[in-house]
Amino acid sequence: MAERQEKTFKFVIVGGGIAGVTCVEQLTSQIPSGDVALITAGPHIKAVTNYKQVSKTLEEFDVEEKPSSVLEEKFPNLTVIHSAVKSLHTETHSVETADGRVFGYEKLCICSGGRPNLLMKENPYVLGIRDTDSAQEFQKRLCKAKRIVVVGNGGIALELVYEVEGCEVIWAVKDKAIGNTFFDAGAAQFLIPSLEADKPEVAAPCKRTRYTTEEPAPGASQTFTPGSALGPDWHEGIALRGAQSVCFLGSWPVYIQLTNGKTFGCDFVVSATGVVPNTEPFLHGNNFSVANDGGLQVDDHMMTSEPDVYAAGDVCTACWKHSPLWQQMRLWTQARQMGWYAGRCMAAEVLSEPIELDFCFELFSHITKFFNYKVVLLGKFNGQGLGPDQELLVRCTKGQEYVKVVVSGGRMVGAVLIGETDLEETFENLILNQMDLTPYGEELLNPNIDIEDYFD
Ligand SMILES: Cc1cc2nc3c(=O)[nH]c(=O)nc-3n(C[C@H](O)[C@H](O)[C@H](O)COP(=O)(O)OP(=O)(O)OC[C@H]3O[C@@H](n4cnc5c(N)ncnc54)[C@H](O)[C@@H]3O)c2cc1C
Ligand SMILES: NC(=O)C1=CN([C@@H]2O[C@H](COP(=O)(O)OP(=O)(O)OC[C@H]3O[C@@H](n4cnc5c(N)ncnc54)[C@H](OP(=O)(O)O)[C@@H]3O)[C@@H](O)[C@H]2O)C=CC1
Repeated sequence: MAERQEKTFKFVIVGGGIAGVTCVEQLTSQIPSGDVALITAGPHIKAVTNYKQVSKTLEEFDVEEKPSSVLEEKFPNLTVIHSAVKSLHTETHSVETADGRVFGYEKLCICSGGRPNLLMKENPYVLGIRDTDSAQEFQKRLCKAKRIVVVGNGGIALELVYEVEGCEVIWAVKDKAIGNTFFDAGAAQFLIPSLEADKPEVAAPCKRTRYTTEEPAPGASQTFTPGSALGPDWHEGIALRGAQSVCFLGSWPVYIQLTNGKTFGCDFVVSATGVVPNTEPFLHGNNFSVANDGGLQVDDHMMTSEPDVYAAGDVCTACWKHSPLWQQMRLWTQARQMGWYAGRCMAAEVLSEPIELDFCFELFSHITKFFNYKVVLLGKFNGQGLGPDQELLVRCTKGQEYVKVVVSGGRMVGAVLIGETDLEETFENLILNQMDLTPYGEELLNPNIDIEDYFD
């Protein structure tokens, strides 16, 4: 192995997604003299643009796919290697790439993301959506499709059932309400009418969404070559339009049987059933501690259980003692924050500087858009882990806004804000300062009170 080693880098980062690229940016700016290698399987890298800190913890940004030369031009101490890592040898501190090259590292950060947790492996009629290639494949098949079945009830399913036009969409949901990873039943109820309504800009010409409420049948997967995950507004650049006319008789390319006993024929099935961390090439021959969700366990310095190996983004599982108001979700924002913090930790270690867990891990916060509504999630927005010790305050104006506050022991611990509520900053402050809100009771959500003045 040692003879074949081309070069030893001070830092090697694996993965050109948002976690890896942010880590590289952080490292190269903190230690401009240290040589850094970014090894990535895909031809492009993902870069954060138009970054905006909305409040103390809320952030918004766009994500652009760029050629890696953009990074190399910006950081002269960076070398980008386009090949997948095939194996990792933590004892010799080296990685081997698919094209047979071997590189040494002093510190390594694994940012290899995740892949779709496909329901039915190796079934050509079952698609997952993860990266540009899989989104293009989806679009290609959709334009010929008359009916698709979407399985799953998280972020991707929510986006698809709203965005797809000109094709019948059967949405197989095992829960009682839609969007279980983001919403409770109340918020789901608020959003449902948007599915039936015409979209604001272009009216959906032929959208028929049917709901089922049982689990899907087990089955088969699409082969996966890893590229960076898509992100905010991934569907905006591509037409998600089907073949329009529906043929109710005749045969379908594939049939899916659900646990409610119903069978549906369709052109293909989208398995929007979560992600599995991309750990395979790194595990063999090493001693990583792996979490129950399959992620590489990392501590509060983003270190795995192997010496000098860090991990960030979708591939890792945060195993430090979390702040009572934070939880990990495999999101764009957390990939950026973890990549940035991992870079800082690696630099701090080399420079022998102390470093504390970053403030962004104090409070969970996420801004996104579903069904064309702005959605802000804060803290324990669904009362995660609180048990019966929680009280919910809800304010809802149909078609306009849905505001839910989770209160525990008189303190605000979470919130869901749908629509242009303008409450995010005030609520974030109330959650962070853990003020006793008992005296305010339900007045907290009284629309006739300007809550900002109230707490000034
Ligand atoms: C359709 C879709 C929509 C989404 N929408 C949102 C959203 O609106 N908001 C949000 O917050 N999040 C969203 N997400 C989630 C978000 O995209 C991910 O959480 C985030 O991209 C994870 O970043 P990452 O850098 O950890 O991994 P990835 O972006 O998956 O990047 C992993 C990188 O590692 C490389 N790689 C993998 N294996 C190897 C290997 N063996 N050797 C070398 N390189 C390797 C890949 O090529 C890739 O460059 C969405 C995800 C999807 C799929
Ligand atoms: N706007 C945003 O913020 C967006 C974020 N994303 C992120 O991208 C990633 C991928 O999205 P997605 O695939 O939707 O993942 P999610 O984790 O959001 O949702 C997965 C869904 O699939 C369900 N599921 C899991 N296994 C099965 C099964 N065997 N049968 C039926 N249902 C199942 C889950 O239910 P259960 O929870 O009960 O297991 C859950 O409803 C996620 O990390 C997501 O957060 C994606 C799109 C938009």
